Amino acid sequence: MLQAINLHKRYKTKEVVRQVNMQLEAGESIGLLGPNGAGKSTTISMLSSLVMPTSGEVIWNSESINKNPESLRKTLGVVPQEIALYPELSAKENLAFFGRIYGLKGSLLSERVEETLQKIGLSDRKNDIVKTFSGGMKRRLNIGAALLHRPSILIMDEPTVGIDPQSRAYILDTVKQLVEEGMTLLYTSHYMEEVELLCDKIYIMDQGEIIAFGTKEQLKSLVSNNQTIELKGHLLTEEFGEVLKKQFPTASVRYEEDIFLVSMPKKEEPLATIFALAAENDVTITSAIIKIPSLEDVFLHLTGKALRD
Ligand SMILES: Nc1ncnc2c1ncn2[C@@H]1O[C@H](COP(=O)(O)OP(=O)(O)OP(=O)(O)O)[C@@H](O)[C@H]1O
Repeated sequence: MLQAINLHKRYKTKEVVRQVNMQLEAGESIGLLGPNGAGKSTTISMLSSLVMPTSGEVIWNSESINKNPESLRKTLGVVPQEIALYPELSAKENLAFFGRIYGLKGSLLSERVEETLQKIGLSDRKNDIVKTFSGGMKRRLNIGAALLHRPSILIMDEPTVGIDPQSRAYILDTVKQLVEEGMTLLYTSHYMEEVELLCDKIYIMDQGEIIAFGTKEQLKSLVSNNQTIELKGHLLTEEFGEVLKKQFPTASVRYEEDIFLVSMPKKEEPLATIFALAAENDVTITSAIIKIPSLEDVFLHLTGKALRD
């Protein structure tokens, strides 16, 4: 129903989106996963007719959106990354403002504002002015602003960035419920666990290009011949990473806070060798766990770098 065909976007000499093909069918929930700067926001801005592609086309119900962007905009709810609210107005007044932009008025507008406040869990704070809200509450209201006209497709650009864990959980629950009620969703994130939770199909994007697409299971099967060993201990340094790479030339090594992750083909049986190399290099390993593949591993496998670099 919504389709991107060979989208490219160039800013001056820099091509920030290249050859993007995507398809979104009614009722599907699609994730667009990629690190910061991958080109996710630019892609969804083109899909929502907010940014013109340098070349390529967006097709909505068999018609190019260039011809009739209004028909698409009426059915889309777009939640931008930046919060766009009036801090001096109450939650209710903010929603009423956005509702009027969508052409709602009178009792229908009041009804939709109440319905939306309920959906985003802010009914009890509806008369408070927004500048008194926490970051998470502002995000919820930002999501509400995109729901007032009851869109059939919701496009969300990293809606949980920079908020506390409790608000994040609340937002994820709300989005999950919307999907269960039949909302078609396009959700961008650099948190693979959010995309895993909410989305049936996932596009992985890096450096302006879609590098993989499939269900979680299909994507994970790309790395099923791989294993990731999670090491904790003392003096697990880059030098030790180099020692491991020398011993296991097919391995890739990365850090996540104090955890050291080594990925390599399953056919290797590396633990005894890793412990021996650790002893030789005065490294103490306190725990070693072989992990089940995640989308993070898929990304590492495809690009050679961590999703959260
Ligand atoms: N208006 C613009 N002019 C010039 N460069 C731009 C513009 N908009 C985006 N870019 C560049 O395009 C690249 C992709 O940006 P985009 O915001 O689409 O990525 P993203 O995956 O959404 O990342 P983030 O999560 O950081 O927003 C970045 O290098 C960015 O600096």
